[in-house]
Amino acid sequence: MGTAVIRQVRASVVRGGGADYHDQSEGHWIDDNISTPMSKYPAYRKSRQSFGINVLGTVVVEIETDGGHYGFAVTTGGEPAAFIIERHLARFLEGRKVTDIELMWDQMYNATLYYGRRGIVLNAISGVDLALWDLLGQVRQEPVHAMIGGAVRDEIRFYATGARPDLAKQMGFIGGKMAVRHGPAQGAEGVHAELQRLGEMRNAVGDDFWLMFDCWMSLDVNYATKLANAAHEFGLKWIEEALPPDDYWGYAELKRDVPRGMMVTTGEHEATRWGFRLLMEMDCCDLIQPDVGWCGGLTELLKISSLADAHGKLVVPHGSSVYSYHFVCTRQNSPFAEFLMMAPAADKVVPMFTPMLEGEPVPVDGRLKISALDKPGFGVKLSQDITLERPYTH
Ligand SMILES: C[C@H](O)[C@H](O)CC(=O)C(=O)O
Ligand SMILES: [Mg+2]
Repeated sequence: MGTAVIRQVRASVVRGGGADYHDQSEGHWIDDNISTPMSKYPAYRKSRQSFGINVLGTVVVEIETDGGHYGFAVTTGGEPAAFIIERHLARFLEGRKVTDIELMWDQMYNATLYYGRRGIVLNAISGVDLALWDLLGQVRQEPVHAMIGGAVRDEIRFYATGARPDLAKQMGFIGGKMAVRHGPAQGAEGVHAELQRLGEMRNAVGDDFWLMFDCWMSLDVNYATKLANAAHEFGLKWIEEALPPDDYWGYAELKRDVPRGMMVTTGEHEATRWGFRLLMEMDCCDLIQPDVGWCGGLTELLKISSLADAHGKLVVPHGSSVYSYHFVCTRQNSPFAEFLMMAPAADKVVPMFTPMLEGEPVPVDGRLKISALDKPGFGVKLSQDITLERPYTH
């Protein structure tokens, strides 16, 4: 095992399906009627596809060793990420031992600092990092969770993100998170409409089921503070990503002004230990939500998570299916996980990365037994039904 050496790195793109920033069919709840930073422009209000949420699509990273072992991962980033991986990052992997993950991460990050630090470059680094962990698991014949400390509980409990918390409750989830549909452009009427929907959901699910709002970076401090305070009456558990990710000052103000007991959450568009350090040192939130496919991969998420632990913050990663599950089950400060309802009407459980992965586990009755993750690497295969295109080679 110690001698397994990386022979080749490949980056491909695939269209259709995937999670929230990939290609979904028309009328999917995850694209339509969601408040976004573009909602102030009426022409871009109806659907997130109108301003190009799916423009990047998926990138698939595949890594092979000279001994025939194979690891892979999928994330967002499409063709630009494929270019960065093939033409820039691959050089830091090929010829290296599969165990040199920390060194490879450091070289990828430092070599791209002059144009990277966040966004697509970090998506690309994350995809490579996840593929490296999958590969190491294949070489060692061990699940990723076992390589990062082992599970601290027997099962993962999930809340669901989707348009139908009422149905999520029937499906056994512990809570439901809805995307808000209105923002500052709709003023008081917007707040009123959100409260009405929240109130209806509260009536449908009863007092004990968690309800949360996801604002996808679309509010301002004033609107978010009003919404959070008014929503307290309906037991809103948290207000998520209320502000643009660069507004650390706004988050700190919001956190000071929400009702006691309501959490402020954010971080799915933040990256690296340095970005999260800022969120924590400025006391911007109670719970952070890094996406392991965007924040720098699992190698970086482990560092972010330790930092969060020392600051008394919970870490509940954004989406990301198996890439999150292998992490969540190993951390005391990650007591539950998110499940993104990728069925167009959020009315049934379908694998989050449909149709990319084979063997992608899903919660049953809102839970996933850790034994479902006891397979080498991340425990999934690339589906035979998708068409990979490799736009660049090196
Ligand atoms: C539904 C949200 O706008 C987004 O696509 C998903 C998200 O932010 C989350 O799951 O959290
Ligand atoms: Mg979110």
